[in-house]
Amino acid sequence: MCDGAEKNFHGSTGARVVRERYIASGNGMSAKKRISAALAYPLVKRLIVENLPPHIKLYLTGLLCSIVAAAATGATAWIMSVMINSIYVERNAAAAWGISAVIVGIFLVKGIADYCQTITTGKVRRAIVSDLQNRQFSRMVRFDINRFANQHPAKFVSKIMFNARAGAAVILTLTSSTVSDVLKLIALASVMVKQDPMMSLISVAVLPLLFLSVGAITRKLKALARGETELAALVQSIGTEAVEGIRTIKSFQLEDKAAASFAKAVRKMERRGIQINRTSALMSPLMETGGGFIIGLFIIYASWQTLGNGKTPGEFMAFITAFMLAYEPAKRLARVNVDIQKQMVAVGQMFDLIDTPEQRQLATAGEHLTDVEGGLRFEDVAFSYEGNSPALHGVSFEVRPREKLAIAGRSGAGKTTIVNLILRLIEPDRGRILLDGKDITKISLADVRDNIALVSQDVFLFEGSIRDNIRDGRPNASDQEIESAADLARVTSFASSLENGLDTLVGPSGTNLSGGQKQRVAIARALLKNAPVIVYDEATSALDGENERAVMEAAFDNAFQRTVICIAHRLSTIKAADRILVFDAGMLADSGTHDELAMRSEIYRSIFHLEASAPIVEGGETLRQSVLR
Ligand SMILES: Nc1ncnc2c1ncn2[C@@H]1O[C@H](COP(=O)(O)OP(=O)(O)OP(=O)(O)O)[C@@H](O)[C@H]1O
Repeated sequence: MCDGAEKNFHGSTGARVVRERYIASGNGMSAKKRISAALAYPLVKRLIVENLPPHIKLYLTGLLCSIVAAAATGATAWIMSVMINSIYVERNAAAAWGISAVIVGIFLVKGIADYCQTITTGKVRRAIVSDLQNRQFSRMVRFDINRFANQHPAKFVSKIMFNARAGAAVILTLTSSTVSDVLKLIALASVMVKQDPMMSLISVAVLPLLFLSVGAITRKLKALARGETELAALVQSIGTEAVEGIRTIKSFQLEDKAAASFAKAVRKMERRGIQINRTSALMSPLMETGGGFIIGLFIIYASWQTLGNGKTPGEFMAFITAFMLAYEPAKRLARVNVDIQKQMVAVGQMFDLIDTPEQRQLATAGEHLTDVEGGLRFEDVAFSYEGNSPALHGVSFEVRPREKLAIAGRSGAGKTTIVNLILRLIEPDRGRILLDGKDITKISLADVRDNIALVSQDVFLFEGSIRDNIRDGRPNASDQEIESAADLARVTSFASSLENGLDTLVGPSGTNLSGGQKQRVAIARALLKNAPVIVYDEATSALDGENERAVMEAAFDNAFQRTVICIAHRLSTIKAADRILVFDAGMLADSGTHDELAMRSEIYRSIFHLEASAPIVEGGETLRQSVLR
């Protein structure tokens, strides 16, 4: 994705609009709608069906361990009746040895089964989290660029991480912890029913009352959880913003302001966390009271049965042990819905993200180009960013193949918008753009981008060496071709003084290089691409005069067989172009050579502070400009 274009999309409402349009089109449902739809059953089903099968072997191993652990739990309760009746009722001391050995065996089996189950579930969870993170990320980088509007990049990444963890939690809660708890309950219920069917029935009858009261808590939690992901993403984006802008923060002494806005977001998050915690904690008193009520009831009933109706103390003990052991899994099961609902909000957002149509789908559709000459034509092109007044009002111009064209204009005149349109990062509201006479909307997106190389003002470099970054322009280029591009872009002149030359690591986002050095690497990358059209969008703004002249002379040299479009604010950069287009407030105000424009265009003169009557020196600068330079 090109950074230069990206910068222009922050601050618009495009993403929301795209998303709303998408939802309106019926292709996707909003997170809110998804969640409320029948307890999100279709969403849960999709989550499991799409993500569990690749890890089915591991999952089934875990399930087997759960079955063993559940059987061992049931056996723990059952052995109580044998122990009490044999040792204490029948007073058979010798039985103690055998029973102790069995108890050790049961606990050993249960321990091993629990261990294996934890290990396998952990592996499945990690694998699903990674899958979901990768799926979301690989979709995100293919989004239409408008989808990034109004969003801090860190927010996207934070949401991706959060959503993936939530998705894995839902899958494993339902298919692993819940299944394991249900298995344990079945084993324990069998012991209870065997010892006392009547009392078992009473215990089960109380449970629905508990589930009903839990329902109210679930609804409240769902509402609270909705804002939690947003707040987490906000904290992340404020933090990242501060790190990115640390030099500005320090130079303006804004540390307190930055810390205060971070603290405010963290505080909000803390409050939301406390609310969620408090609501979710309400479960405990409800469950404890319910459990105590059943045990109290059972003690009265059991004493009556044991003392009057010939029940053995062993049966009483086994029942109460089974009941106590069943209490924890039952409590967890009662709150499954609560836990799931908290996560489903994030899962809904994750599917919204995954379902967003990717612009890449357009990549293969459309005509394919061969032997592109690099001629471009704008025919009455108009474009407005969402909710804003038009950035371009019906612009028409032509760039001949191999022409060296410069675009000048005041800030906000629409220059970068033209670049975004050429690269099809945005589509015109009206009019057409033709590449070699073909409407670019009819050409496959991949072919359009293959034939246009962009160097933007805000350079983006990947962590890696200078050579790796240049190679991104054409991955199959030879080392020699990389070195020639590096020479042309004046990379060699600084890389040769570095210990590792072109193999020097640039650091995260190129932080080990200066702004001008990064721009030179980006220019080399674009040159290596060998595209018939090369666009420089403020690409030399950070270069010193000497390097800039060298780079632009090479670009504007007629021997350089490419169409060059160069946007610049510096007169020294554009004056050597064959032709200069002057833009003003989204309209093409004039076009011509530097000398012609300096003579006749008021706007052109005002952009470069040229004096109307000043004599023009060689190369088209005023005498004053020439002296100042
Ligand atoms: N993402 C966006 N959302 C809304 N309006 C935008 C967006 N990007 C640009 N604009 C508006 O569109 C107009 C043209 O912007 P553009 O970036 O094309 O200007 P420019 O000539 O390249 O400016 P500069 O020289 O400062 O880079 C401006 O009025 C700007 O405010």
